Amino acid sequence: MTLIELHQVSKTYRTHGAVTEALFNVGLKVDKGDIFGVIGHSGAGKSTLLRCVNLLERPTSGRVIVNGKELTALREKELQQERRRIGMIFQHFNLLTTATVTENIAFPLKLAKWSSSRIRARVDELLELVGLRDHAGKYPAQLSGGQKQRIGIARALATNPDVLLCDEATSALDPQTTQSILQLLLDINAKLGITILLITHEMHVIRSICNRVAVMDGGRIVEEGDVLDVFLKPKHAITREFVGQVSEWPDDQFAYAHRGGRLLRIHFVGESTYEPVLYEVVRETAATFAILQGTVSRMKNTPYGQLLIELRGETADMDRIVDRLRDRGVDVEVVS
Ligand SMILES: Nc1ncnc2c1ncn2[C@@H]1O[C@H](COP(=O)(O)OP(=O)(O)OP(=O)(O)O)[C@@H](O)[C@H]1O
Repeated sequence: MTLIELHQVSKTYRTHGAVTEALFNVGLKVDKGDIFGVIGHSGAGKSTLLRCVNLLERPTSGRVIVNGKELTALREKELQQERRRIGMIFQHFNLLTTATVTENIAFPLKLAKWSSSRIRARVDELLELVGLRDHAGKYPAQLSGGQKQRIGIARALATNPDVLLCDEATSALDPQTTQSILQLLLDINAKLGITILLITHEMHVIRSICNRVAVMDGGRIVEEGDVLDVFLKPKHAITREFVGQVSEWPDDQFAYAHRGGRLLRIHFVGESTYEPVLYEVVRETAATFAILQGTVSRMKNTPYGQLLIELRGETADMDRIVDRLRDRGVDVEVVS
């Protein structure tokens, strides 16, 4: 089921006579339960895109549909109602500095006119969910960046939204804290079934938690797909650059002296990563192989392995090995 749809969304900013076209005819579909990542360089239009989803920024043209409701067609009052079903967290947390953790989390519930007893019960649940029970009475300034983002997450989830929008939510955090916040987002997605749309300029964020990714450049989506597919077969130059950020392959991967064999780049995805597929297939022939490079990593919950090998043997045997590997579902690229 599609939860978020953008149809031909364009956004032009006009400030003091200057015109900036931030989005051009962007189309996007995010399914229920997705963790959908949008990646791009600074100025690509990611923030504008994200803010168009809850109409913090109104598109110049195009339609935005969330949960089957066309937000771009709603009146202000109905829009406010629908916005409660869309939570948002920010890079710099946007907390009320003069309010305690509890008061920050309770804030949207007060706006939604919940009774104080319901608010108390809900805030307790949220404190538990984000692991801040022991800090309820503290002020944001007394907490670390990671803890502040946890307050942001609890506040965003307070009204039980269906969608969580994340605007560079981990960019201000150190690597270890980033991992704990990403893990929390994964847990929330799994436990509450909440759909997450995030923007980032860091490919490791996409690799850690997203199942879908869109790559933006110059106000357009230039590539989109399942994270695994985009990682293993990036098409656009910008995508290849982002994938390169997290590649375990050194740049000089092809700088091996060629000894007359056949160089293969092999990707194993899923359970085949842990199976002796290569050994079994080569053993059926008189050929041998040398491993030149290899890694095993994880993309969200899917293991994947990459190997650079050199096959040595008769041409017919080497052809057969490539065919048999492909038969067994292994992705093989003949490099030379
Ligand atoms: N409120 C605004 N008024 C005028 N121009 C804007 C406004 N917001 C963004 N822009 C311009 O629109 C373009 C896209 O900006 P946007 O912030 O959406 O990109 P981004 O990919 O999120 O970049 P960053 O990661 O640096 O925030 C940029 O050229 C930016 O200068």
